[in-house]
Amino acid sequence: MLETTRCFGTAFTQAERCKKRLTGLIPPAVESLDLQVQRCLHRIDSLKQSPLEQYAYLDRIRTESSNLFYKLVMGNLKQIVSIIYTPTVGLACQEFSRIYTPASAPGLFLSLADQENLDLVISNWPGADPDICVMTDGSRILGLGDLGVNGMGIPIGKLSLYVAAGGFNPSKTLPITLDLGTNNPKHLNDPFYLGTRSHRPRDSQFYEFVDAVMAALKRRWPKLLVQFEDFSSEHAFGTLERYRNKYFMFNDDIQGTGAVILSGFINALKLSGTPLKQHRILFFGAGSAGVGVASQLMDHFTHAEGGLTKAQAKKLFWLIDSKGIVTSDRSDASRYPSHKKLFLREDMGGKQVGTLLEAIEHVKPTALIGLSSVGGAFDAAVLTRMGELNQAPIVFPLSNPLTNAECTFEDAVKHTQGRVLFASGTAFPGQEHPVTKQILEPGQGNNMYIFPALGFGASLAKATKVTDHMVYQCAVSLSKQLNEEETALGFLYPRIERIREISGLLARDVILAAVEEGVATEPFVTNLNLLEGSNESRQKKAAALLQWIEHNMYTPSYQFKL
Ligand SMILES: NC(=O)C1=CN([C@@H]2O[C@H](COP(=O)(O)OP(=O)(O)OC[C@H]3O[C@@H](n4cnc5c(N)ncnc54)[C@H](OP(=O)(O)O)[C@@H]3O)[C@@H](O)[C@H]2O)C=CC1
Ligand SMILES: CC(=O)C(=O)O
Ligand SMILES: [Mg+2]
Repeated sequence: MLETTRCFGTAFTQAERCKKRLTGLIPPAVESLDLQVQRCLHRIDSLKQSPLEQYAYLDRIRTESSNLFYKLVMGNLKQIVSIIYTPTVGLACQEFSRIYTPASAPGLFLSLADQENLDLVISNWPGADPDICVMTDGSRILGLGDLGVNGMGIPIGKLSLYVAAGGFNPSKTLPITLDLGTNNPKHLNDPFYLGTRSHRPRDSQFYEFVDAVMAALKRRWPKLLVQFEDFSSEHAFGTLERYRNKYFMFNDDIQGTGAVILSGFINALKLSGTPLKQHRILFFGAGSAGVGVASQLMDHFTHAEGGLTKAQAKKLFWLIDSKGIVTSDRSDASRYPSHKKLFLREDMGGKQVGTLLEAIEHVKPTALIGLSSVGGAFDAAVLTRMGELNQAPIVFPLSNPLTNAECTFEDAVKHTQGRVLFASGTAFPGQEHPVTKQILEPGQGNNMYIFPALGFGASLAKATKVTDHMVYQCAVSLSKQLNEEETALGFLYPRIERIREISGLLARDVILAAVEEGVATEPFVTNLNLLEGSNESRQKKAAALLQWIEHNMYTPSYQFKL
């Protein structure tokens, strides 16, 4: 992101102030970064009645001083993530056109009208050459629908996590929003809306434009990793298939979400005590995230560790969309988009199952995964039935932000008498176990555990592409990162506070996978010959790789040259 040209931070020593001609422009006290962080926390606390004010305050700190911002985020991850990311970022996106100030130059807006001049517009970017960009077209922002250019808050929030959790240098990150209009009348009629006031184009025009953007980005920055985020589901799948072998890119909602849920699911499987073959997994939501997760689970089940054939594995999945279970003989089956066809049930004998409760009765699921954006869909009856059917029901209400989560942790604990194996997209507070009175901590099944490390590892390795194997190894690696305490407490994911330490290990495994696939080109990595030699020597090389990764991670500090 843009480095501030003039920063009036109080960490400058008297000598630095003299040298930079800042004397008199900054209050006299010389303060450590830690003390400045304490001031920020105090301010954030005083704004607790207004999450949007908290967001705006943090956004100002981010644009004014990256060092202070990232010191604050990294030292207080759990608290700050809930403001700069889900849930508050959802509100910030909805209000983006109303809280925008000219001082914030958030990133690049590429409009359809600029299609012929993309090289010029991209060259206007005043920051350093980026290593990573997050790009959205605002068409499906979290579970909030089509927000048009107001979706810019998402690339900004994700990139903050690429820095804080992954280790990218903040000056090498670039948020991009494609301004392709919006089909949301609320924004089209809002006098403050900051995007082009037109409806979204037809598919052919969409792909022509995105093709032009991808080509122009590659011309300008050949090594740039482009993360696609929050595109409507057909375009999410369409762009992934179109670009995955041509450009250095991945789709976070399909692949990142698939990986993070696979990881939590691997740990939930162990805790459930039920053998894999006896699981029945019901997805509530069959969009980019639902099908992305189902595909990643399917790959794992048919992998050596899962040991199932494709046909056996497919039988474990049922997907529900807005019209019921996705079957081969539903009246609209001929119009299914291709991603839904991957998980068609062919054994329903024409039976139409509409409601979630009916589906639960039909499937008798061991696991219920919510990626529908329908807040509260897992109601008391659904949760109670999951508890009756299973000793340890797996319930993952993964939709974001909080208002769209399919259920709360409180309800999941209450209606299953504390037996639930739970993960949600947005964090919920801990709950007391109804019998033992122990405080139960919910898991956070959010792709933020994956994308920072996947991106950092892929970018450091200068991979030519992001392969499925790299994504899969990232997921498996995350599943192995629980420490003793977390394992004893039955966690599905490590504590979020450990994310930076874990990201280093995940990035190492992503790079190893890139080497296995022959797509890593960074000389330091290729010269290590990571796959050669005895076990002991390979372990030593992997340790050297980890050290190199950690050395390359950005950490906030003041460094002035006098
Ligand atoms: N935790 C995490 O890390 C992540 C969470 N998410 C969250 O997942 C949610 C979905 O994202 P995504 O898959 O990209 O969105 P999509 O719009 O692609 O998919 C939504 C799916 O939910 C279905 N649906 C909508 N309403 C209902 C209903 N009343 N009953 C049953 N199914 C319904 C839709 O059906 P139909 O196909 O018929 O329209 C569609 O299949 C979002 O809230 C997003 O925030 C996404 C990525 C990561
Ligand atoms: C987390 C995320 O990517 C989403 O909700 O879309
Ligand atoms: Mg997303």
